[in-house]
Amino acid sequence: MYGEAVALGAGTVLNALATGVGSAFALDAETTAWVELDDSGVVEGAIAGAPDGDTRLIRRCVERVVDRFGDGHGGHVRTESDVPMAAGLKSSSAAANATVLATLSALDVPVGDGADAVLDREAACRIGVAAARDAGVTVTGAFDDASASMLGGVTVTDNTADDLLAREPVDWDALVWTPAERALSADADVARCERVAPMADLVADLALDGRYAEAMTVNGLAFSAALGFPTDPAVEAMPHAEGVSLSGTGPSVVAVGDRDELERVRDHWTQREGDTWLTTTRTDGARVIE
Ligand SMILES: Nc1ncnc2c1ncn2[C@@H]1O[C@H](COP(=O)(O)OP(=O)(O)O)[C@@H](O)[C@H]1O
Ligand SMILES: O=C(O)C1=C[C@@H](OP(=O)(O)O)[C@@H](O)[C@H](O)C1
Repeated sequence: MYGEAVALGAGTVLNALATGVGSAFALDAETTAWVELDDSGVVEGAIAGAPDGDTRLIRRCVERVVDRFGDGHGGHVRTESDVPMAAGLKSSSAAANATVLATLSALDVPVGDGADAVLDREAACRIGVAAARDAGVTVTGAFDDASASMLGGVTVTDNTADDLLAREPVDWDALVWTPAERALSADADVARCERVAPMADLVADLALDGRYAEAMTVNGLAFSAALGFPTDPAVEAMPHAEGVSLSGTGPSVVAVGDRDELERVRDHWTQREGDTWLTTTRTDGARVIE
């Protein structure tokens, strides 16, 4: 009983830590999960390149799928990822979505919009969100990030009700800067984020109006200030990018817009320590590998 699936990392339009409403867009950065189920009743996990990595999330994803669709199975889950962990680029959502889809595949449960499908990808995504809450790796459940990773494009969600408010395909080039430091979402200063709630409401209005790029720039200024991250990378990008923001609870910064213009931003950002890379948005989302 074997399954394999891929899900995507994402960047932030609106951080949900202020009001519970959030927005994110899928990036071309993939996490793959391999799941092998057996009759042991115990789930073990491993993360490629991180022998001491916290596997609670992916083990809990397997357990939740097995509880609903399996028969007391245990087994083994392993992930391998292009998405740096705890850098604001939604590694947890990508790992959860890939693991949920791989486990469903191992149990031969069809997912999607087809006539034989038992659940659609949005429902599969909610299983990963529940597992993230169980594992304590999230503040709001992060349905914003999880839905972007699972469905592709940009999504706007209300994480207090796991409600999908909007979803649109977006076709942008994106520039990502990831410094070496790491910031676990679960350790974020939520009270500081709540202080910028009026700005978060404005960002939500802009996003629901389809003005995603401007929305993310306002988000970046507000949440960089709230969480104590520098705004210099955003100010360097603003003359060239359509939008730029601190992603999630940081420390990564993502700019979107025209490739030629983003290459000019790259000239600034590569002078900083850390990794800077050009990528694109993705509209296809997560998938099972048959
Ligand atoms: N590739 C992965 N495989 C398994 N678990 C992962 C993976 N990536 C992230 N996680 C889980 O998610 C946690 C990080 O979540 P979080 O702080 O929200 O970072 P991010 O913003 O990248 O989602 C990790 O401590 C780990 O529990
Ligand atoms: O844990 C959470 O509830 C969230 C964490 C943040 O993302 P990161 O995990 O990328 O820091 C934030 O952007 C998101 O809207 C909600």
